[in-house]
Amino acid sequence: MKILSASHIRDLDKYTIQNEPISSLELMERASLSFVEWLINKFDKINKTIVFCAIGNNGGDGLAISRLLLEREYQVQTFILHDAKSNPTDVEINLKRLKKIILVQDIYNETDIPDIDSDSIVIDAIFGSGLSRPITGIAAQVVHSINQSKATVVAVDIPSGLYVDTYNPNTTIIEADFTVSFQLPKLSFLLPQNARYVGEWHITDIGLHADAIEKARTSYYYTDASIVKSLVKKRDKFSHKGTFGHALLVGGSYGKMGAAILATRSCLRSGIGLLSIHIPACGYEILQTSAPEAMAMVDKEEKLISDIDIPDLTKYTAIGIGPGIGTASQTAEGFKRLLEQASKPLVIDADGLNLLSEHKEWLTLLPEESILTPHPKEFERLAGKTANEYERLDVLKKFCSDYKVNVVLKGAHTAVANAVGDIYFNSTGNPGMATGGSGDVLTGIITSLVAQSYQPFKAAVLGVYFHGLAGDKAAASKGYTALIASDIIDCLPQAFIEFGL
Ligand SMILES: NC(=O)C1=CN([C@@H]2O[C@H](COP(=O)(O)OP(=O)(O)OC[C@H]3O[C@@H](n4cnc5c(N)ncnc54)[C@H](OP(=O)(O)O)[C@@H]3O)[C@@H](O)[C@H]2O)[C@H](O)CC1
Ligand SMILES: [K+]
Repeated sequence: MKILSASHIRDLDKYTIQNEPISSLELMERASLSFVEWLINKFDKINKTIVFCAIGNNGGDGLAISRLLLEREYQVQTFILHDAKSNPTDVEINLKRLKKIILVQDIYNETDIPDIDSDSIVIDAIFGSGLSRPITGIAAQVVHSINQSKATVVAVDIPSGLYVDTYNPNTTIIEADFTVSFQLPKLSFLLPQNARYVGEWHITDIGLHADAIEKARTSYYYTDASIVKSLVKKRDKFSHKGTFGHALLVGGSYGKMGAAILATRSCLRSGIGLLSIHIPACGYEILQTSAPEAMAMVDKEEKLISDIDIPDLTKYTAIGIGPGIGTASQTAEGFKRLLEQASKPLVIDADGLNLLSEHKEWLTLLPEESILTPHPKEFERLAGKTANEYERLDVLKKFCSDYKVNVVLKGAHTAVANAVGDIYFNSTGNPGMATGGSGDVLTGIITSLVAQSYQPFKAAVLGVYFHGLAGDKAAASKGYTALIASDIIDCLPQAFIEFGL
């Protein structure tokens, strides 16, 4: 799915009305109906709904939602906040329609704000994607009352006060439990700093013009199943193990062989043709017993990786390095030599990233299109601190463009960025995956996909998606608390099977 800016959404709205047999009023009705269907489906029992509207189209949705709920015999109280401007026509029409059924109560000042019972559902239809400045005055007081109440809050399209795609310096924002958004996810939903405002979010399809969505230019995407389907390559019956590449993984040190093993096992489970592993000598038996499908090459050092003196690097179709290697000076030397010698993109994780942040001058040695997989702290060490997560996206784009690399910035919606400024936010995964070794599993998957000649950025997008999907399948049987990294590997087959792979 594409993620569009507020102005693109407005254009899309206009284009749909001009090019489809639908009026703006009908579109408002369709959006409102999709919201009501979601709400009724979600809550078995609805005691009372309190709908707060302003006079933009988001408020118009709120008025139509009120009517649709009343028609379904739910108990509804609707409040409207006025300001000096006259209402848009569709809002005016919906207000008239609603006033025929119930008394719509005006809010002009603080005494007009109702008490909000804890067992009610508040529907936030104050401001939507048309928010143009921070919320102040009486609207801010209403937002505070809603936030202070114990009621369940469901936002229409976007929590009032939150911008679609830019940073909110002001914090007068609805803290919704749920957000039901129309057609496309909004950039703000994907940034952890907004989680407390957005709550659990859902998208409903309101039939905005498909061609216009297709043509809309954006650098932000939400990696869903349809994107994944368009990127994956199926195996044909004449393929042989040579078709699926030969990967090299460099990992492990004394006490951290587990990281190398996890990357090895996930690489094997992700379709690799052949896999060689370079490990410290102490890891030889561990590797041969836990992953007999892989070929082991040992370092001259017993407990760590030093030389990475690997003959004929060119025969490997992808190289992954980092899991469990530590940051000893001999390892750093070996890592640097690998950077100098490698001509194909590398996949770099964990201690590989720490070595890069300790030696930033090595960043220019990275082969083009390499993939770095930092979590936010590691990225900060590599690229510097940022004031907020919107600024971090800009820094992420610049970093990728400066060094011509791909970065997988790990998080709840992992962001995969490339050198031309595209960012794909992932849709799979869960909090149970925040566990030791999860990152090593991801390194193995991505290395495997690069080795199978997926273009590195696509390999990263797909790798992140399948890693999350396998994690979701693992969580379905193990739960979040008990989930460990090996469970993710065990569920990779199911994740690939789901896409016919
Ligand atoms: N996506 C779609 O195709 C559809 C969306 N729908 C709904 O429409 C809203 C967007 O509606 P819009 O009218 O553009 O915007 P809002 O309802 O968010 O409100 C804009 C009005 O509020 C004024 N405004 C903006 N910020 C503030 C503020 N901080 N304080 C007071 N007033 C504010 C703004 O005035 P300006 O001065 O900026 O002009 C507008 O008057 C979308 O979110 C959906 O809910 C359709 O119903 C279906 C199709
Ligand atoms: K809203």
